[in-house]
Amino acid sequence: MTDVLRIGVVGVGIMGADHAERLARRTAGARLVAVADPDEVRAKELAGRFDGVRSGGDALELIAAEDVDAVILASPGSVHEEQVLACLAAGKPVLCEKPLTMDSESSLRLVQADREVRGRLGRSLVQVGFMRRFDPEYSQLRSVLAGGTLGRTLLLHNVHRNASVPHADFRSEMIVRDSLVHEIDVARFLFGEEVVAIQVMSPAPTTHASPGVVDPQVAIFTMAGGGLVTNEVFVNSQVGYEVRCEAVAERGSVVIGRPSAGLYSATLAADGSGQWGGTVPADYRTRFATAYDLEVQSWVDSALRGESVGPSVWDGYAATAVSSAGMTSLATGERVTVDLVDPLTLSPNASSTKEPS
Ligand SMILES: NC(=O)c1ccc[n+]([C@@H]2O[C@H](COP(=O)([O-])OP(=O)(O)OC[C@H]3O[C@@H](n4cnc5c(N)ncnc54)[C@H](O)[C@@H]3O)[C@@H](O)[C@H]2O)c1
Ligand SMILES: O[C@H]1[C@H](O)[C@@H](O)[C@H](O)[C@@H](O)[C@H]1O
Repeated sequence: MTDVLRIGVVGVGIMGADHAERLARRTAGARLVAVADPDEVRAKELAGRFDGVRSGGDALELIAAEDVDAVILASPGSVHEEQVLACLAAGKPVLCEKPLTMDSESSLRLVQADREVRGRLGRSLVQVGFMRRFDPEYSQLRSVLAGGTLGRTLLLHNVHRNASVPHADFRSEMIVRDSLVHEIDVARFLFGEEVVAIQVMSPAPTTHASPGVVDPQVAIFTMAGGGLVTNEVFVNSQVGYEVRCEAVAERGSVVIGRPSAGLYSATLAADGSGQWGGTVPADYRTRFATAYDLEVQSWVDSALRGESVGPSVWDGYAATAVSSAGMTSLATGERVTVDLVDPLTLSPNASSTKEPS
């Protein structure tokens, strides 16, 4: 066992640059050695911010490099399958940003490939970037619900708002596959059950969305035990990043994601009157800064121990299976049943919903 993990980052847009900073400046036991992006100018500019980090344009070359022990994938979801498979072939731990892939068939292929590796190495190599599981508020909420003092969990109500979309081609489908996928994972994480059905509804869209884009969207999940989850996802809210979750149980409710009292202060309004209020975080990098730090540190620590913890390739697949059903529902407005394979045999028609440990 070594005490330093040499890491390459693939894809250096918003999230890749953020992870590179994290690895280089504040992750114990990690050394950022290489970054790769087809936009080689961007990759070179990022590498130049750190000592001894090289850049290149070829993701597969980085993954195969001898001096790279492990990889963070922050490339678009459409190329994750090929890149995760390359990491598995090279026997290297990979932290793959969400979504694992864009459809359930390709995610299932990754579950199968990782099972083969697990059969040989005795450990999984894939962790999926569902960072909310590492957020102190979400993990505390999970502990409260799992602790049982509130009784059975009945409902979750989620709100997920972005001020604006990262690019103009962020279509209605991306809201399901790229944004709502966080709530899908949160529902599975907090209930400890699979989502069995999803219905996506389309209110009248905001005028701030691109023409034809359904935003906001409201989705309802049905959980395996009969619980319901309501979700508002609104990616052109104009205001800032708001992520809230309220859990309703038999003997009480818990809310997380409310601005802390410290954020609020009395200020002077333009008309001279007193007002109170605080700021809403601009985006996920602020709201989930601690969660990303804990996620990456936990991934590095477990890779150095030769273990795999955190959201698994199955979690990535299960979430993609729900978002795939959500895409059908978005098109039809109907409630759609989630088609999940059996977690033990990976054959169709699941009879059990527990992943083997
Ligand atoms: N966990 C989170 O909260 C969170 C937040 C933002 C983004 N993400 C995820 O991170 C990933 C990247 O998102 P982003 O917002 O940084 O996107 P982005 O568009 O800012 O950056 C993507 C980068 O990938 C590069 N790229 C394109 N094709 C590539 C390829 N084949 N190989 C390597 N790089 C390639 C692009 O040139 C670009 O630099 C996505 O999967 C996204 O869903 C997760
Ligand atoms: O890729 C991003 C990211 O996952 C954010 O956490 C989410 O709030 C955005 O909606 C999504 O576009």
